[in-house]
Amino acid sequence: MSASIAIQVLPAAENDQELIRIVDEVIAYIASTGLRYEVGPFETTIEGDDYDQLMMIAKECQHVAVRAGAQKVSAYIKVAYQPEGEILTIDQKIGKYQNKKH
Ligand SMILES: Cc1ncc(C[n+]2csc(CCO)c2C)c(N)n1
Repeated sequence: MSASIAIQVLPAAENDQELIRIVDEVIAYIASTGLRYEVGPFETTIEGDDYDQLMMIAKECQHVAVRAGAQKVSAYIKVAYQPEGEILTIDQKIGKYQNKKH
């Protein structure tokens, strides 16, 4: 695995219900890419071996949010990229914490 990105899409929305609907559409788009992803309360992390594909997905997320009805959208994007070698994967980073809740 050579790259991962975390993307937090922040669409302008009238209310929480509208925000959830728009973010759900963005997450459905991310799911449709077939790449491994993990949804969190602030952002979704996606990993893959094609850095350019990941950046295109990050770009497309804004279009999806606007098509879903957002008049404007902001986003925070984080990148881990290691062209030679292996980044730490989602599972390596958080697998041990999953299903552990207070
Ligand atoms: C790309 C992306 N993934 C997750 C969130 C965080 N988030 C905000 S509202 C919500 C509920 C959706 O049903 C979630 C998970 C985000 N902002 N952008």
